[in-house]
Amino acid sequence: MAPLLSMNRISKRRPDKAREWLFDDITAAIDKGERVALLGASGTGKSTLLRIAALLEPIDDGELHLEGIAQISFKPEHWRKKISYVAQAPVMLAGTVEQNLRTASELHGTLFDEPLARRCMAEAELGHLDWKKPAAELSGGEKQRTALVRSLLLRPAMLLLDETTSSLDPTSKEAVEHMLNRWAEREGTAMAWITHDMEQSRSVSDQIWFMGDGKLLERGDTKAFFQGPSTEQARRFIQKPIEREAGGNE
Ligand SMILES: Nc1ncnc2c1ncn2[C@@H]1O[C@H](COP(=O)(O)OP(=O)(O)OP(=O)(O)O)[C@@H](O)[C@H]1O
Repeated sequence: MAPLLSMNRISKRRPDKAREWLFDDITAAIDKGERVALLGASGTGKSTLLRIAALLEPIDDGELHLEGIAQISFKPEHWRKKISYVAQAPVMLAGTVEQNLRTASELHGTLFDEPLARRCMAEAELGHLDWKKPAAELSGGEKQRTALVRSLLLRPAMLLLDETTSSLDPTSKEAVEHMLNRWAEREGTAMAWITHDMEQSRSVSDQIWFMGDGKLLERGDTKAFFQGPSTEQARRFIQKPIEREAGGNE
């Protein structure tokens, strides 16, 4: 059976210096239900790669396939119902929390599953939130979790999570990790997380993808990666949390 998402020899030029490659020749695939943590230093192109996978940025070379079907055969909105990108800076739609949560069912033309929405909000530690509140008035962390629940309600086959817990306190962060692990188990949703938090990457992934030097340098089992990465770049990366944090993340 074809993988859920395949990336075949994907290359992208730097948005700021078009003559240089940000990365090139990236080939990787993710199967239904697989959980990947995407690691790499700041500026290596992790967000760009996930945005490409959600058709939010064009590629300069290579091909994407969804369940074996070439990307060119899809309308972007159909692709994005299957592969949903949750941005680091949450985008709230105009209106109330409830209107934001209802977006998925309105897009699909299906009934709003309110019990599921309430359960997800409670699991994300947002059970107390007044759904009549304008979404613009939520805190950064509340927006991040509401945007995440809104994406879950789309029931995508794959979620692309771009530093999804970066504005959260440790308790909420753990709640979101548990919620997403349970969701992946229950729904068979594939997930790719960008994170700068090594503990998080261990607890939310079965596989690590490590980017550096314009390449996908490593791709393999999470435990094996942390026990002994095969490249010097990855070895240095996991040994230097202080420098990584100084890069301005989490
Ligand atoms: N719209 C843009 N205009 C100009 N440069 C951009 C744009 N988007 C990305 N870049 C540049 O491309 C490079 C890769 O950015 P990207 O956000 O994909 O990296 P990243 O690995 O996700 O970084 P971080 O870990 O800091 O979030 C960076 O040097 C960034 O400045």
